[in-house]
Amino acid sequence: MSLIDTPQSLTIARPDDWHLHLRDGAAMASVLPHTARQFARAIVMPNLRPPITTTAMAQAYRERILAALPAGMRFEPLMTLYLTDNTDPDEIRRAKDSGFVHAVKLYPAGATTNSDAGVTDLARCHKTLEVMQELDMPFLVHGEVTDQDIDLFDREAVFIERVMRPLRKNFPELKIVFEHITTRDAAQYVAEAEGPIAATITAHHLLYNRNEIFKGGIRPHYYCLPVLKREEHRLALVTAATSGDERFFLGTDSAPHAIGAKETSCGCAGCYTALHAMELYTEAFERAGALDKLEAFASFYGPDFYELPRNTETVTLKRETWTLPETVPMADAQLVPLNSGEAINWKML
Ligand SMILES: NC(=O)N[C@@H](CC(=O)O)C(=O)O
Ligand SMILES: [Zn+2]
Ligand SMILES: [Zn+2]
Repeated sequence: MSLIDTPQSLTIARPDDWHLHLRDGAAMASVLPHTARQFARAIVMPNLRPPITTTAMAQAYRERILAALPAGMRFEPLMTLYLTDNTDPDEIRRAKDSGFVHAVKLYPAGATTNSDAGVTDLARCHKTLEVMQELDMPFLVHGEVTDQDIDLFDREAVFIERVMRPLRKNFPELKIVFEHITTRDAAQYVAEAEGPIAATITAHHLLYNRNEIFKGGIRPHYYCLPVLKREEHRLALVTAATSGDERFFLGTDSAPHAIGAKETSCGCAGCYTALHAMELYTEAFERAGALDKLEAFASFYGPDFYELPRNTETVTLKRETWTLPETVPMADAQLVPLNSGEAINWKML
């Protein structure tokens, strides 16, 4: 094999994470340096308790993040608002004027972690969505129906028919990000859709299918929402991510939960990848023979969609085997990163 086939290092423009959970308080202070080491900016999810529903709350949260950033690290949190049935259209205007709120997030009520205050029916949000469309405020969508009669593995595909198509018909100019897509259905829908729509893809959905959750026993650290799907869906996501289509870009959905909240009889959904996200994406792109497509996916298409400047600094990933820690501290507890205790083949310098 030639050196060109197996590069020993890879230098790309500094990437950003377009879907991230930072939590708050001491937990946030523990996980923030991991992301700030890997990424220049991140779209910070608003699903706190209570959720970030106003520009004033987003401003205070942003200040807490910046205050927790270790000296010498540079990182820009891009804030989001959590849409509720009652979000005032004027709140969208305040958010737009702030300059630091970059999107509004849809959590269908009951779909995922801290979504109880989410939207029960998008029909209640028409005036607010109209203002978002008018002001070019991106709408980030957790795309799963919550109907318990729908099989868990079908909830994303059903969402496309029941929610996404009508939403885009009613608001054809609304900028939408279909977050953390997990199915061929979603990848195809986004690739073929007309108008301003994109999708984020996590590293874990590029690397694993649903077998991973049940390998030799139940493995809660591979449980996230939307849940990992069949191999055919993973392959479709890899094809989308490595296609060079600017509608698909990086969003880790790194979602820290303390070990006790994961390893229990009813564990929380979420995979923690902030520690080694770029290493995982590099591995996924290398396996697909598409290392040359990584930079645009990780560093160009996201800022282009959000109409933000691309980063001018670079980062280097080296081919080097290292072992992930079993746990990392989070506040006064521990957190188990995805792939804990396993060797990985790339290392971000
Ligand atoms: N992805 C997850 O499994 N969990 C996320 C919520 C989310 O993004 O749906 C979390 O906040 O823990
Ligand atoms: Zn989600
Ligand atoms: Zn998420």
